[in-house]
Amino acid sequence: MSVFAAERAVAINAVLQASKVCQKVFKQLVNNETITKKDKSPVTVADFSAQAVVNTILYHSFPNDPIIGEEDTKDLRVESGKELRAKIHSLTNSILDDPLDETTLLDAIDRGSYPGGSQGRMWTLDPIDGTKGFLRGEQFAVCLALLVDGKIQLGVMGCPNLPVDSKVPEGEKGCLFIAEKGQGAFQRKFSSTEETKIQMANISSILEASFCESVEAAHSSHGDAAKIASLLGITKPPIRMDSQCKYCSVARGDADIYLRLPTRDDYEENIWDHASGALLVQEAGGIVSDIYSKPLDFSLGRTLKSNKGVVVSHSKIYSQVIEVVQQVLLKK
Ligand SMILES: Nc1ncnc2c1ncn2[C@@H]1O[C@H](COP(=O)(O)O)[C@@H](O)[C@H]1OP(=O)(O)O
Ligand SMILES: [Mg+2]
Ligand SMILES: [Mg+2]
Ligand SMILES: [Mg+2]
Repeated sequence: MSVFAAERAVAINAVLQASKVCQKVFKQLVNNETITKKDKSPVTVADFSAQAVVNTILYHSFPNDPIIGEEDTKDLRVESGKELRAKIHSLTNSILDDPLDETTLLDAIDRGSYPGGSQGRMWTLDPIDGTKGFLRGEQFAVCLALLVDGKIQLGVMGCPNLPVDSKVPEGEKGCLFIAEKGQGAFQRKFSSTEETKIQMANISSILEASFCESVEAAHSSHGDAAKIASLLGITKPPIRMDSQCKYCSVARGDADIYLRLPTRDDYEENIWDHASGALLVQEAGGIVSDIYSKPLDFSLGRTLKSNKGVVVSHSKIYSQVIEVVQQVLLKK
């Protein structure tokens, strides 16, 4: 029985509303609505607005729950952010039932500043995971997860550009993925409330496996992945896509392995880039670890500071995969 039925329903609504924001913006997006953050990553009016929408909906139902969200309003509160701020304001109010004034809007975004940790309830949000994919009109995801005492209990992801059926890539798009710990993994279309249980593919041999990885070679080493695939005898070409849609694809059996292989020593993965996806895959029969085969530790703050990279596979082939990952990465 669901322990977090109320949270599940609120999270689904929040992710669907935020997905609507993103779809609306994409239709109107022009280049000057992208700003570059200190870490050189892009952020758009949609990232801010989606965070405002989710944080406002969460606050309405769970006012005491802290949120670890990716975005903050530093660049919006200054004079040069005035125009962007106004666009975010009108966009957010076009989605929410009750309009917010500008100060309340900025404060709603900044409710995502929680430092995280090992104690208590908290949500983690990536309002747009895969902003580069979003800007290209490719894959991106709105990702929300609930953590209790550092463990993921609930994950909801909205993937507006993901085909409902991967075998029909030009067919209907827009999928919602839902996982609650111990309750399985589910998919539904944006256009329906009917949920379907999903499972990883039951492959009989690793030779049949396919793997997915980032589009951006700066986020995951394509070269190391190719070496690993070749040593495992995998012949299918990698499936490249942005965002946690990779976790969703693996969870529903479109691919069998997801490799995220470090490209630099100093990068710490953010918890919002993995929390909902990791739970989804685990609930669909997969194993998620880092390259040292350590479980991802979400209890240490805003980043996975004790982990390096991510390795995801069906539990049946995990030991083979991690052995070769370590052979390639650790014995260089
Ligand atoms: N060097 C890096 N290694 C791994 N992930 C990164 C790196 N730089 C940025 N990212 C993050 O990867 C995520 C997208 O991953 P993917 O390639 O799977 O779509 C983004 O959330 C992005 O963070 P940010 O949101 O700060 O840009
Ligand atoms: Mg970003
Ligand atoms: Mg992200
Ligand atoms: Mg993001």
